[in-house]
Amino acid sequence: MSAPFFLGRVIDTIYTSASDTETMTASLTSLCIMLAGAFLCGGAANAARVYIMQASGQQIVRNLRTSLFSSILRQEVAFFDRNRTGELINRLSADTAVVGRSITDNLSDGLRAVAQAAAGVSMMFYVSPSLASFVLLIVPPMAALAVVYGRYLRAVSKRTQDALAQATQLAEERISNIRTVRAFGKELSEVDSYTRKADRVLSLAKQEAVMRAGFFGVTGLSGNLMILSVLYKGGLLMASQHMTVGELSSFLMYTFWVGISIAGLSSFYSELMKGFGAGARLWELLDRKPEFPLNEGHVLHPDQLKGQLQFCDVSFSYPARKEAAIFQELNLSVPAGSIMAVVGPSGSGKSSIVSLLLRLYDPDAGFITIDGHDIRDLNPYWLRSHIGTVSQEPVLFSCSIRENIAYGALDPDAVTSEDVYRAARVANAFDFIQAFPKGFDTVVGEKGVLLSGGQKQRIAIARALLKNPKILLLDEATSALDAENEFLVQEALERLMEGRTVMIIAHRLSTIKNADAVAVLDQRRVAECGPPTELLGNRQGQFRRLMEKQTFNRRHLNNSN
Ligand SMILES: Nc1ncnc2c1ncn2[C@@H]1O[C@H](COP(=O)(O)OP(=O)(O)OP(=O)(O)O)[C@@H](O)[C@H]1O
Repeated sequence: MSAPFFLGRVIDTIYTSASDTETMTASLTSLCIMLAGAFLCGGAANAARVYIMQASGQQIVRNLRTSLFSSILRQEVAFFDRNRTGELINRLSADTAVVGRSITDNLSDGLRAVAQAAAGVSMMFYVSPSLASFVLLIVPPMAALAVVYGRYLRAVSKRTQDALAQATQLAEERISNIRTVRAFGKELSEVDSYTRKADRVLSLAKQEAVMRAGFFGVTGLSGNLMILSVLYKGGLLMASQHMTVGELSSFLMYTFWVGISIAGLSSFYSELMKGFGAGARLWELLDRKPEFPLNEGHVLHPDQLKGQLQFCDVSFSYPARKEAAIFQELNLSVPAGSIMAVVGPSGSGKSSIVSLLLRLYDPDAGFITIDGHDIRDLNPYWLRSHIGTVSQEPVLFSCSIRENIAYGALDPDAVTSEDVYRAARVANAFDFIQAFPKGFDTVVGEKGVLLSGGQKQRIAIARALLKNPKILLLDEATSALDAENEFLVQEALERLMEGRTVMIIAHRLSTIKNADAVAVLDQRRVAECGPPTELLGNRQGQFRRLMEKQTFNRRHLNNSN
């Protein structure tokens, strides 16, 4: 910052003491030493600034990402019905990156530009107040232009990030379902769809580029006008002996300096506005309070938990489709330690029963109890820790089989290899896992794609066994497994069900016949409920008719009669 000032002094020293070589050399030497010192301090300060800003900026981005991820995972399930995965991923990666860039790369350069401009302007006033006042007349119109430009850029940036989120959503969905895309031969049309989304991003980026080009053109022009006015007005002041040649040189250098700082400031301002635009959705997500808490409420002592389930006058519709009632005053009671098979036509709400018990959604009216306690009064985290689930299409994570099984435990780190092996043995999974070259360390691929349906189910059963829940919610697979797999899965399920309260969405007559009771869902309520043999005996009953309709069970039905 002091360089132009000293340079001005050097020029004046040479100018005024040109006749006295000795004095000139001494003054020149001391001035140059001071100048070298100033350069050294400037360099060190610059390096420190870059490091501090980069490191703290990256820390901010990391904190932003982890807070956002935590906020997303805490949201209620209905939130994920409305917000698509790809869009959320985009917020987490691209939006945080833009905000991060506006902090890391930009803020340090921006602050430097602000400091340089402020110091430059002060020095201009110090060297020549009248010339400085004249030159800086250009600032107010420039500031007004910057405000208009900033608003526009913020809006465009928000739209760009939204368009990018849509493109990411499409890419994420198609890549994760590549088998379906391939089976339908839709690669080329999917590329076209993605290109259209990418074109939308491009068109917004071009709008931004036009605005940016205009703004930078105007700021560049105004910088040059400043220099021109310094030359003109400064020349006049020098001619009238109100300024020395050294002062004019210093002033000119400060003007250059301020001009460069203003260019830096424009870029800083642009990036900052982009950051604000991209950040708008981030702040919304970060501030969003989930509709129900994750870890608040009443906790029962494990010995108190018997596992009796009751649905009392439950009415329910999904938040995303409020107009379509799924249940209306549904009543159902499952005694502790019994097996209740739930059957019903497709879409009658069998899976919705499971979602309500897990408290993924709350009923609109009525209530659900466990051992007489309304589940809304219980701590959801505690509640879910006592409920095990095995779904039709069990979801495994892209890590080792060992980690997937241990995922069921409340504290996976405390699970020993022996615990995992024991669960795998009971689930009839041990032998096939051991047959893999890497055994329990085999990585199963995204969503477990490297395993067969029966293998995935047995791993999911082992995972549920490790959880050792009091209540078990099972969704029996509709797709037929081969005879051997079928037997192994069935045997594992029977072992898993022992000593627990079980609600099973049943598709096989063998499962239904082994249940203590069957609930038939139809027309938004329980149409029939009772022991399976009793219901099967009633030829006019809903259950009997449903079983007769299900062709895949007809063979069993005939055999059973
Ligand atoms: N998240 C959701 N948002 C809105 N509607 C939903 C949602 N999940 C399910 N539904 C609707 O709720 C109804 C009941 O669905 P559910 O999955 O509980 O039926 P189901 O009896 O298990 O069907 P299936 O036997 O075919 O699996 C269906 O009409 C379905 O379209």
